[in-house]
Amino acid sequence: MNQNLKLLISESEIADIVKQLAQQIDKDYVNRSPVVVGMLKGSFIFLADLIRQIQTPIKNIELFRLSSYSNATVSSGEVKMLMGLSDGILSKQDVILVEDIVDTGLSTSMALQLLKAQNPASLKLCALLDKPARRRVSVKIDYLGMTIGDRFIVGYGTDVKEQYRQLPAIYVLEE
Ligand SMILES: O=P(O)(O)OC[C@H]1O[C@H](OP(=O)(O)OP(=O)(O)O)[C@H](O)[C@@H]1O
Ligand code: HPA
Repeated sequence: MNQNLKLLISESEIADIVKQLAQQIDKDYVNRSPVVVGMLKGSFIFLADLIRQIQTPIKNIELFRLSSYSNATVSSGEVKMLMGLSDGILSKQDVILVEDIVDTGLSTSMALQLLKAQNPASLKLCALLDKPARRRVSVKIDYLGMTIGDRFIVGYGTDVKEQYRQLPAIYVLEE
């Protein structure tokens, strides 16, 4: 691939952000045991790091998969469910949805709707990155790592055409 990557958030900056998010979650979930739901694929590395920083006992970890950027750097606008959650698994639970990035907001808002339909006791959103410039639907982020500008990023689980997920830091893709 003939693409330039420019470092945006280093490994150590990511580690600091993840620790701070885990601390906020620990503070809010005293005497509660949340179910953490990761949205695949993008959040898998963030999720793995975040849960290892959370001290609060986690009741369950669930994963599901939506996709809207099949081969592009612009949202298709159509969010597809590729792997769902078991029925009722979130009922009466304190649920935290973990996202890598909220961009147009379409994926996250659909995910939140799907989770809400299971009647959780509470539902919060933790997102590593927020890109408000391209927002199409409003999304409330309860635990936010960092706001970024209108650039397409890759690394730390995020991809373009499935590439670069393995990079330990976050880069801006300059084509
Ligand atoms: O706010 P949006 O514009 O909806 O974009 C955010 C979503 O897009 C990416 O997922 P993608 O659909 O690329 O699937 P992936 O996680 O498998 O890469 C990312 O992981 C978020 O889930
Ligand atoms: O900037 C991005 N990078 C990778 N995946 C994404 N999904 C939405 N926005 C992005």
